[in-house]
Amino acid sequence: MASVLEFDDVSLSRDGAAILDGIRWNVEDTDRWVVLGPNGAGKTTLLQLAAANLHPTSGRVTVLEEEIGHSDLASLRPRIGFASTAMARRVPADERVLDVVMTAAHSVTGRWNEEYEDVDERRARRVLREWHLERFADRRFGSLSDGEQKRVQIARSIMTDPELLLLDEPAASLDLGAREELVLLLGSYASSPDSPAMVMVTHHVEEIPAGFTHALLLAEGRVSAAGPIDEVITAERLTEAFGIPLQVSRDGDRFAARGA
Ligand SMILES: Nc1ncnc2c1ncn2[C@@H]1O[C@H](COP(=O)(O)OP(=O)(O)OP(=O)(O)O)[C@@H](O)[C@H]1O
Repeated sequence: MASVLEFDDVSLSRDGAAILDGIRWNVEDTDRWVVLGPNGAGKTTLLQLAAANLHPTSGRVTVLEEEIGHSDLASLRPRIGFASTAMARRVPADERVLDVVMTAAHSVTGRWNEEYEDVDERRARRVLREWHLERFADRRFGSLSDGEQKRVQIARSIMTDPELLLLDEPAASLDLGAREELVLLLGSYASSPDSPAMVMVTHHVEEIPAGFTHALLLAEGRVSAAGPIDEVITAERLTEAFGIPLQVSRDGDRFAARGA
């Protein structure tokens, strides 16, 4: 096992207020982590640090054995896949779906004058097929449903064959059918030993796919609990992190939570 992500006493402040405070967290290459916590707990900020898009105010963040602030980000970025709504907003609505995925090879959104090789197109088409998107290859990104767009974002994020995959609320705003399709696809991807280490932020335990191995609960910028998923996704831990009494159940690989 190799370490892909290491947070060593990491804090991040804005305008004098601590958004993240004293985070210690390690992700190994075979891990699939889910990050949960109340609104404003700092989940997206944590993911932005893991993506090397932010620097900590204090402490050390090491991504794929490169310490942020002491390494060449241009060579690190293609090794990290990142799917988020913020990234999707940068994609031009009239961009062809095949190009949305293929442009990841050059870390750009919006095809311009970059040179693409046959191998890039073949890989983009394969990734689209794996995420049940091949019939949309020539459609405009803006014409897809929310669920289809979410799958395109993930397809794009794995186009470069990353060593670390970061997903920020991939199932947010999806209807039940689209959510289940995505959670099942993510479950089979997460269960494959060939897939990269994964970190997924979500608001709902129902969205945790099969194959996820660890969970981190954030509350007010601090780690409330972190470790193997069975030890963390419990009524006691979630009640503490969310500040209201909760019940948790598990059916096979899937979790559910409700007020107690
Ligand atoms: N640039 C900034 N300047 C000031 N405060 C910020 C900045 N970025 C984030 N924050 C604050 O930091 C806190 C954590 O934000 P973050 O988006 O990381 O939380 P989150 O857990 O992802 O929230 P949500 O679940 O609502 O998406 C919030 O209170 C937010 O308002």
